[in-house]
Parts: sequence; structure tokens; C-alpha cells
Amino acid sequence: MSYSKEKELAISAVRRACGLTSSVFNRLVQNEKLVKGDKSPVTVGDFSAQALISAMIHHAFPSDVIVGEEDAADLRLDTSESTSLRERIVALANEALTQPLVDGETAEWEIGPGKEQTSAELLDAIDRGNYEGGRTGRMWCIDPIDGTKGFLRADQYAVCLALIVDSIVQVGVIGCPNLPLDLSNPSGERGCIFFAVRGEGAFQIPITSSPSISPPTKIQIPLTSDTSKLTFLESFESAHASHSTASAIASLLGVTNPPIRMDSQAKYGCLARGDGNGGGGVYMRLPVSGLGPTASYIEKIWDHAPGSLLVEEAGGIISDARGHPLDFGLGRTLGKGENWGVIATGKDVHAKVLEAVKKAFESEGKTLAKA
Ligand SMILES: Nc1ncnc2c1ncn2[C@@H]1O[C@H](COP(=O)(O)O)[C@@H](OP(=O)(O)O)[C@H]1O
Ligand SMILES: [Mg+2]
Ligand SMILES: [Mg+2]
Ligand SMILES: [Mg+2]
Repeated sequence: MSYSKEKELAISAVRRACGLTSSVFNRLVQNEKLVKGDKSPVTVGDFSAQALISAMIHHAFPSDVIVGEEDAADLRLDTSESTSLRERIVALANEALTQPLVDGETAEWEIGPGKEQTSAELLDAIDRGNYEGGRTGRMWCIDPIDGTKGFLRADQYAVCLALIVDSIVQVGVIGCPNLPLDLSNPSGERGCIFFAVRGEGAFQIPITSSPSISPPTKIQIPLTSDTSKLTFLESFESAHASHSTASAIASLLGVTNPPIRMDSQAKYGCLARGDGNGGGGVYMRLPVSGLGPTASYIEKIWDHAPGSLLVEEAGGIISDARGHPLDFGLGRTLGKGENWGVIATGKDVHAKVLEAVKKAFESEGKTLAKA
């Protein structure tokens, strides 16, 4: 099955959302940030980007369901703070929704100039992301700003969108407005969109372009069997993934390159295009405390769905610490007790990395056997 319409829609929605979030950052004021129940931050950028992407999906594929990270409950409150946030979000989402097409975009799903959505429609668009997930059917998965903490630091973040069909990711798009096109030239051009369709390879385009303007660059994880040449890609936030376990694993593999610590699924893009020192990378995400059923955090599907496809299409393997594939059919998360972290790397070294993970756990007194 070809997913060309879905791919085009996803790239167009992600590109618009990246424009929106970049402009929000430049105009962000302090009271435009909320703290969610789990103490994590959310901004007008997160809400308006989810409204935009969800509205575009609904317009193009009205019967598809959506799992989105954010919900509009806080925006529906009858307080002055809520009202002003809501007004900002509606204005931002409409500005992006009604922008004219860029070269190469198809008008089919275009909401278009003069078709502003009402506040009620946009709040409903955000809340359309409340789907509980599941094993069967077509389901879109939105992380409107992945790496909100990076976004607030003016560092890396990503707008992430995936189409999951019967629990398998078929289309994945990751927009990284602040990521250099070439990581070894940090002062060079910034802004990348990564995309993949299952069976068709992984690609990068500059955020300023579209696949029909300039041909996308095919990206690939470098082939290597020498684990000492690997570069680790880790969360910037030490509360999100254990830096110390990652460092123990790197030592066991003889790695000498310093880790790249970066927010968001931009890491999956870096892995897929071979950033580091030419020796391939490893995305390493292990819980800070506990493991499996006792892990301190349950991973969300929107934090990994597009990245997982990008890695597979670039010649990599993604699994948990036991080597089990990630299961996107368990609901909004990768499953309490079902997922044991995330490890992604090139095909040739994946098994060796898992061996090292096992050894590192044993020396921490942890076992990979299910409790
Ligand atoms: N304690 C925790 N452990 C692991 N991941 C966490 C976490 N708290 C938040 N996260 C997730 O980590 C994501 C960022 O990924 P990374 O750590 O690779 O930068 C966050 O996405 P959002 O920023 O979209 O909320 C959030 O979903
Ligand atoms: Mg969040
Ligand atoms: Mg996220
Ligand atoms: Mg997010």
C-alpha cells in the first residue's frame, strides 16, 4: 500500500507547525507556559501546533483517529489566564492553517486562506488527540513539541507525526527547526525535516524546502561492526534517561567518543543520518530508576513512533533492553511493565550493544528477566 498522500500531508503539517513553533518562541512570554499534572511544561506552542496538525489530519482523513500528547482541558476553564491562552492559541493556529500553499504542496487537504476555524473547532481539534490507542485501525500520533524543555532553552526540539496502521508505524515525520543540516557545522544552515515511509527508505530535507522542490537526501546509518567507533545519543535531561548506565555501557563497548546529549526525537534523526564521528550512533534510553515493571516512567508512543520508523528505514534496529520490539498497539504508552527502555542502532552492532546492556545491568544488580 502506498502512503504518498499521507506522507505529503504529514510533511506539510509538520513544516507549518515548525514555522508556528519557531515564531512562538520568538514571541513567547512567561505566562504562556503551564505546568502539567506530571510537572512537565506545556506552552502555547504545544497547544497551537497540536490544533493545527490535528485540524489538517481531520480535513484530509476525517475517519482517522488521533493520539496526541496534549488536551484542551486547561484551555476550557473560565479563568482570565485560560481565556488569554485560548485566544493566543486560536490566533496562532489560524495563522498557520490559512497560510498559502508553498511550492509543491497539494491543495487537497488545504484548509486555506479565509477559512479560519472557530475557538470551539480548534479546542475540539486538540481534544481529538484523546484517542486511547489500540491494536487495530489507522491512527495518527502527534507530539506537537517533543522536547518542550529544549524548546524553552532555545535548544533542540522536534515536531513529530506518525501514522500507525494496525500497530505498525507506516509513515513518520520529524521536523527539527533548530537542528543544523550538518551537525559537524553547527554555525551552518539550521532546520531539518526527516521522513520515512515503511519500505521506501529514510530521507532528510531542509525545512525551507519540500520534496517536490528539491530532491530529498536519502539517509543511512553507517555500517560498522566496530563498537568502539560508536557515538551515544542520549537525552539532555538526566531525569529522563540514565546517563550513568549509558556511560557504563559505552565503556563496555570501548566507546571513546563523548555522548551527544540532545532533547527530543532529533536524536533519531541524527542517528539515522550518521551524525557523530562516522562510526554510527546508538540511541540509548534507560530508566533512571527501576526497570520493566518497576520503571520510574512509562514511555509514550508519541515520543518514539516516527523515530522508530526513521531508524528502521535507515538500516537500524530499535528494541527495548531485552531486544523486544516496541509495541505501538498497547494504548497511549509502550505499556507498563511491557517496555524496558529504548535502544536503537545499526543492524550490525545492535546485538553487541544489547550484550553490553545486559552486562551493565548485571553489574548494577539488575536482571533482564521479568519479575
Ligand atoms: N521521567 C521521564 N523519563 C523519561 N522520559 C520522560 C520523563 N519525563 C518526560 N519524559 C518524556 O521525554 C520527552 C523528551 O524526550 P528526551 O528526553 O529524549 O528529550 C518528553 O517529551 P515532551 O517534551 O514532548 O513532553 C516526555 O514525554
Ligand atoms: Mg510534554
Ligand atoms: Mg515528547
Ligand atoms: Mg511534547
